[in-house]
Amino acid sequence: MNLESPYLSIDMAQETFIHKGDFQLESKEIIKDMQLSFITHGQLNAKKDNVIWVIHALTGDANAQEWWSGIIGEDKFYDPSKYFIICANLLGSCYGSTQPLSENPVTGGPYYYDFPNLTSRDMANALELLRLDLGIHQIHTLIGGSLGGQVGIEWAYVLQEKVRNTIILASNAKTSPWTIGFNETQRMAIAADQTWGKNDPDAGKKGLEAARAIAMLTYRHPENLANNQADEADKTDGYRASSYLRYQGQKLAKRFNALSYWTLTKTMDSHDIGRNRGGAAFALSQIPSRVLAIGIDKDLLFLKEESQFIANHVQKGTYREIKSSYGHDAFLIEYEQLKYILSSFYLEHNDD
Ligand SMILES: CC(=O)SCCNC(=O)CCNC(=O)[C@H](O)C(C)(C)COP(=O)(O)OP(=O)(O)OC[C@H]1O[C@@H](n2cnc3c(N)ncnc32)[C@H](O)[C@@H]1OP(=O)(O)O
Ligand SMILES: N[C@@H](CCO)C(=O)O
Repeated sequence: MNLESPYLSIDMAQETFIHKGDFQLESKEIIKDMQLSFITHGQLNAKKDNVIWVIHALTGDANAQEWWSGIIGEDKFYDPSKYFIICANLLGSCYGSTQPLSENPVTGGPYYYDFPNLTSRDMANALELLRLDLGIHQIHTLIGGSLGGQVGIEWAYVLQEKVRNTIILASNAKTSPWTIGFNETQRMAIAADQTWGKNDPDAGKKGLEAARAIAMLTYRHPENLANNQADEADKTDGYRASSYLRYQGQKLAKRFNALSYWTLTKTMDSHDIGRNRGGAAFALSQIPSRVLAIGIDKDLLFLKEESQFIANHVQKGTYREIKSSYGHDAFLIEYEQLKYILSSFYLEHNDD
């Protein structure tokens, strides 16, 4: 596929990119015929300089207009009538890209537990292949949060001058032991499910529910639960916080699989932009694009200091902060603050 394809005249399109042949991972393992599902909104302009590339978080998908509805869409901050907006489902995720339930060419059945470990660098390299295939030479803005921010900062390193603005929300340059610890507790919950280890697409489903419940506590701040899940006086059981977390667990388990969740949390653990590049600070200093790092004051998972670290070490860094008792998930929720931060950033740099 290339930019002369007829589908580009359509405002919104879902496509699948297949990289025929070998895709070599950082581990040297190979994924054959690697596949990425992606969605585009809008059209590339004549100067081919209006590309907004969005990278989703841990359980997101390519439909950025849906999960970031306050930021992307007609009359929204990133409007497809002005920009060519693209978002691809990350490699390893279960929304159309190659993942543990995809066919393993060696066995002819799903990979299941033989799916290789992926790094954020592998995910960035996969996006780079898609960019080349689409013939996109210049990215106006690359934007992603959390795991999407980790892949984004990795890709900004690879893209060099091919990206003008890199916007990283609630993320970091190297995953902290704290975050690795939380991911491990979640994988322990999955592994404790007796179905885990079976070659079954539903393996680990109950464990995934528990994993999401644990994760939710890292995506929220105690203040948020105090505001939204407080009980009436004198209760001794049946708390709202309990049903809230159970509900959130069930909600994710209905739409996600435990194998992908395992893969993506392992990817997050191994994220380190400085690996074999002289450390995180040095690697960041090699990124020439403008970088806006947005932290969240009450993020308990990716601390705001981790965003500040990015802004302080890239060549052209800016740090801005969302104030929110939502905690980590604020980047998916606090649209008004986010729009203000984004518009000020483009204004400051006389960019549109
Ligand atoms: C195909 C796809 O869906 S993938 C794309 C969607 N997901 C993503 O991209 C991932 C990023 N998005 C997210 O993580 C989330 O959607 C967020 C952070 C944006 C918002 O989270 P939410 O779960 O909607 O918000 P919140 O924490 O307020 O919970 C509200 C839900 O909990 C339920 N709830 C609230 N309190 C309780 C309680 N005490 N007991 C039981 N349920 C409760 C609400 O009824 C509501 O249910 P609903 O989601 O079915 O409407
Ligand atoms: N709510 C986000 C959390 C990770 O940033 C998700 O489910 O992807």
